[in-house]
Amino acid sequence: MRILAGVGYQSAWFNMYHIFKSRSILFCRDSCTHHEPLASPDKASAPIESTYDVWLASRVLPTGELLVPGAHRKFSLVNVKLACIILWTCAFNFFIHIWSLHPVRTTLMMTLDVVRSIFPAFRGYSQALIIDELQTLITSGNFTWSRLLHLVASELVRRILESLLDSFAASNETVVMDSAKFYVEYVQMEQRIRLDIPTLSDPAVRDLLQESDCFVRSFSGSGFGLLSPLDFIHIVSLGTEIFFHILLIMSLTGGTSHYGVLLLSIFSATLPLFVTWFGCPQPHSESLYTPRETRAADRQEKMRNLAYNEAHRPEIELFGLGEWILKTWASARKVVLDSEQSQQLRESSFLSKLNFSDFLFAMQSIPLVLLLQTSSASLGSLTLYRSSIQSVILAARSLLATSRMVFQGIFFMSAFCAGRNLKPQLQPKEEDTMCYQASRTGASVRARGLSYTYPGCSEPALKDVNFTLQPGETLAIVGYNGSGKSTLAKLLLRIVDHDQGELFVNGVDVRRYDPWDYHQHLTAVFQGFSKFNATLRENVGLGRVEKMSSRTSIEAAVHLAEADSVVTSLPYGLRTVLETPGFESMTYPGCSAPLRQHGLSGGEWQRLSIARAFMRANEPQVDLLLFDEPTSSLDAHAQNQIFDTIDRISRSPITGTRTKSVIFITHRLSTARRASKVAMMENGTISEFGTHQELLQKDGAYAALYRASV
Ligand SMILES: Nc1ncnc2c1ncn2[C@@H]1O[C@H](COP(=O)(O)OP(=O)(O)OP(=O)(O)O)[C@@H](O)[C@H]1O
Repeated sequence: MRILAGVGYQSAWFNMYHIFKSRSILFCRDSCTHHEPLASPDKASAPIESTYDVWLASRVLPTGELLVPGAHRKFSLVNVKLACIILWTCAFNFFIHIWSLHPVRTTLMMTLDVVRSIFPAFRGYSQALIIDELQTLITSGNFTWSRLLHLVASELVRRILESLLDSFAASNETVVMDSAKFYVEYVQMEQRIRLDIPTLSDPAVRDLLQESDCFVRSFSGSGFGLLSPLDFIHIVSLGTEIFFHILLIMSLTGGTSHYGVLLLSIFSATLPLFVTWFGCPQPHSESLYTPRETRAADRQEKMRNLAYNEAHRPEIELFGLGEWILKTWASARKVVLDSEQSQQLRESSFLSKLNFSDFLFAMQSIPLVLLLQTSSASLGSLTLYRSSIQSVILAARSLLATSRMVFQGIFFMSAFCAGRNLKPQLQPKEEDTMCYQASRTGASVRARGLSYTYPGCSEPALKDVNFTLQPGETLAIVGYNGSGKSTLAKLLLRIVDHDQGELFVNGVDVRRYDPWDYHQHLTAVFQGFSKFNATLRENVGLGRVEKMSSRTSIEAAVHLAEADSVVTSLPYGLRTVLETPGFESMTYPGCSAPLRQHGLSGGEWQRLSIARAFMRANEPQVDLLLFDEPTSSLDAHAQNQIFDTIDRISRSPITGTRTKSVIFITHRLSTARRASKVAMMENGTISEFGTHQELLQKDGAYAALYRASV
């Protein structure tokens, strides 16, 4: 391991590294365009090749534990080396990209930052000149007001020019920072939208995205106390400021006769830095985030949410959860407060409490006294010396703090850059991708030995599922609770990917379809469908965004779902904003809360979810309709109406022949009779498959369930 050997981590590192590598996270090496899985665990000599690898390495503690997302990296040699790799592999590209957003302004910003850092030294020099001039005027006995006024006026002009430059620099910086902020937020948002459920449910990906979020938030000044990532420029300007002050000090104390004075000055100026460095523990050390404290912080937040979220209020009252919430919150809060307290105690160590300032102040006076002995020392030069020493101390402190923050920011930046190379797991390789060819007679589905285990579970939710659906057929999936019906629906809809077996739709392995393309050819209602805190029109129109502005399309979908009465009963019709439980709609300052809010019953919401699916069900390219318990909240009459509509939609209006295949999951076995085929599910597999009559004659599990339900 080329770099690993360099960074010198122990075997624990290797263990963690391979645990992660063995996960089938689809990451792209930083330079490639397709996804390619990380090396398998047996490739023990795999070098750190990607930004992701470096990010991962920075999270692994020598004990083998992982830092919690957002925790600060220790300032160690290993991490410095990793930071250098990040700077080399991604930071440079990142800054080039930011620079290219506003090349002129960004160059100007950097130049002005450096130029402005010379000002303090220049200011001190100019003031020293005034003092010297004043001293000469007074001691020579030739005092004239005009000379003094001239000096003061020139100082005033200098200050005005400096302020003008400062305000121009600030407004220029705002433009640069705003565009950088927009860029990183956009990338982050795009990344979230692009990634699919299997990728997002991976714990490593979740941690990566969380640290990437920290990086993005730091652009708005809220990245856990981080300064903006562009503060690396600040480091340069602080360095320049220190350099010019030191130049001034050297000019005042230079020469062989003042050699000792110069050394003493440097020593007295740098001592406070060492005191700060060794005396105060670094803030945000990773010890703050022990697993116990993290769990407590998490529990504390959950309890707070329970207490504040209106959606939970009825059950909190009904089950008398108030006291339990308070007690759980209090115990978790105490753990968090204790941890903060011990952190503060560590920070207020003996050394940091020793008040060195007076001592250092006295030390800085020694070179001053020595300077006074020389004949060349003027009042101005002494004042300049004093202010320069103070400025060096302040700038060096600021440099230290900024460097620490930038150091942490580098690791968060690596998460951001690695996140950009994340590839959705369901996305096929470009060379394997097949275009979905919609069938005019409905989709055919063939499943062979399908198995699926949810991430983190030991037992498969689906095992060895086999069935075939011919074009235009209707399949009813029935079975006991937890038997895997919805999981099978998710597999068919390509929301998740099967672990074993094969799934062919229209004769093509579904893994070869681009999920986006595949989804264009089907429509569905989920068991836990979404209730959007939006207008009724939007709630329905989201089923086909292109037609959201078409009132006719929305009304047609609403009509198909038998939801016309829902619309007419609402005070603002389609424009009524639908209230969703527990959703606090965001209002910006100056805007009042939406007035057109209105709640709906469970059945009414369900009709809208069906209407949403119907927005695209009629489209000719859609050849598969999938409904997961679409009528569970509807009365028997409405249920029959909806199933009649589904049947109508799946046929050609002219010939009456079937043009779409339909799969529906139901607990109401009376509706299963309508289907061409019935799949009875038990313990994650299809135990019986056939027509309603065939299964009744078989007198097995389906027949028993049917008899129980009617
Ligand atoms: N997100 C998840 N993570 C882990 N396990 C899950 C998840 N969702 C479902 N399961 C488990 O998978 C199994 C199948 O669940 P599924 O939702 O497919 O059942 P179902 O037949 O649709 O049930 P129901 O009739 O109650 O809707 C269950 O044992 C369930 O606990």
